[in-house]
Amino acid sequence: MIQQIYPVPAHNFLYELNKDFHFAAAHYIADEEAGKCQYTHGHTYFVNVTIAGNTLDSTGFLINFKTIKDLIHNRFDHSTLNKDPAFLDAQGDYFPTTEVVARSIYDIIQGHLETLANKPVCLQVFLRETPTSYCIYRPKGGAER
Ligand SMILES: Nc1nc2c(c(=O)[nH]1)N=C([C@H](O)[C@H](O)COP(=O)(O)OP(=O)(O)OP(=O)(O)O)CN2
Ligand SMILES: [Zn+2]
Repeated sequence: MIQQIYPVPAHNFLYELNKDFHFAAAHYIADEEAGKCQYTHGHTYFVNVTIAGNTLDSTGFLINFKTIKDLIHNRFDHSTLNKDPAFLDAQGDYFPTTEVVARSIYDIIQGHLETLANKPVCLQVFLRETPTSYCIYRPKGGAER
């Protein structure tokens, strides 16, 4: 939810930045275990991304808030997630579940951060799929880097 405070692991970075945004997307989980979710349906996903680092860029940003949103929103908003290359592999670990979408958002953002000279890192992605269901993805060792 926008304006919600999210749990974040303790860390020693000087700066911790959080960006909230949302996107609307359709998906289905192609497994009978998913019950009604095996049929195409849609969600408004709420995302909170936590990025940390010790060095600002020449603008005084760890990273521009807009860049974080654009990386994900431009790719997934008003899409069918199952058609995205991140979820095309027909195995359970690649179905666009809340867990896998959260991990994919992390991978996209961290991949971009690694191209930046000031080297911020993504500590976690909080992804709310429904009013009652969310997942937090944290890379192993993230807060110790
Ligand atoms: N571990 C997971 N379980 C389920 C996922 C998932 O991504 N990871 N996804 C679904 C469905 O896609 C669905 O979108 C969400 O399910 P659920 O929370 O059960 O939704 P409801 O609105 O029906 O839940 P209420 O308890 O009525 O609020 C299913 N499981
Ligand atoms: Zn769903």
